[in-house]
Amino acid sequence: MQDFNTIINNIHNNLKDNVVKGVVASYIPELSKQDVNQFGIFIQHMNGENFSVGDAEVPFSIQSISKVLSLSKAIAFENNDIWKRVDVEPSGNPFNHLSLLELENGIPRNPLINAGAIVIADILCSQFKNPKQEFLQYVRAIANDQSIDYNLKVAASEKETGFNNLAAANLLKSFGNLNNDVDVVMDFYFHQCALEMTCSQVAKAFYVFANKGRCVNNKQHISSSQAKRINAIMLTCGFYDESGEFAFEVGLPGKSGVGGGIVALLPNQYVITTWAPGLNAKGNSLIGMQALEQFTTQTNLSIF
Ligand SMILES: NC(=O)CC[C@H](N)C(=O)O
Repeated sequence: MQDFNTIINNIHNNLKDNVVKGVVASYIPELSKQDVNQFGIFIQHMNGENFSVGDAEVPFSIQSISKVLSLSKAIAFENNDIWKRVDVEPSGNPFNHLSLLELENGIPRNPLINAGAIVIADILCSQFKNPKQEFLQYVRAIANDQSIDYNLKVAASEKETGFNNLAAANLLKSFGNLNNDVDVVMDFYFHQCALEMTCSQVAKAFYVFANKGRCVNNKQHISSSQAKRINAIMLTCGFYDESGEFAFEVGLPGKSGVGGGIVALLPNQYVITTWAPGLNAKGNSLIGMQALEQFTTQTNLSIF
């Protein structure tokens, strides 16, 4: 077993004083308050060990990382039916891009861009009686942590300025690809994105995808084939128009969020989360991507 502690400590040390750290998201006003110098890394190994450095226990806004968790619950409910409403192709476009949605008759390219995640949110609004509560319970269960919660200020902040997402939802509705009211679906979507978790909680939640659908408590939440498909979607679509670059540099299925978090995993081996709020031009954590590139290069532990 390699010395993960030394490796991540060295990476953290090398990158923490980088002068170029990227820019914190400001289109959600509450996120612009984040300190660009925060930086944490956490690894949950499947042999039970874990490794941590820096701000790995500081809660952050997981934003689009939540799209994988909502997707897994929608797949558990509806299995293959969801692919009638959302595709599985990389979009090659930014996460909030709209024109492709119109060209392609209201079928989003994949569930990890905003329009696709809004369709998934609609599925959960139909399946759950109390979507916000029951989704939170699901996330707490797979992460084995009852302390996880929504940050209501972030949810309200995104709602106030979420014009682009409302446009996506209205476009979906106009194409008949949204069954619930736009307001109901968007209220749920803004809350799911406003889940606040630490690097260690995110790594524990994503263990289910590295472990063939069984969570840290060994409970089966999705089938092994469903976990395999979710990993394929993360690999091809998890970083929007930087998904190719992430596969090229890091070589793991993963997902980013505009709160600056990134989670990535090597099936049957480990889950790694980084958090550094400064983003690059594509909306992915600048330091987080560099840290993960260095980690898989130094350990030679990627899927390729
Ligand atoms: N890339 C992201 O993390 C985007 C999520 C954000 N809540 C949005 O919908 O715009």
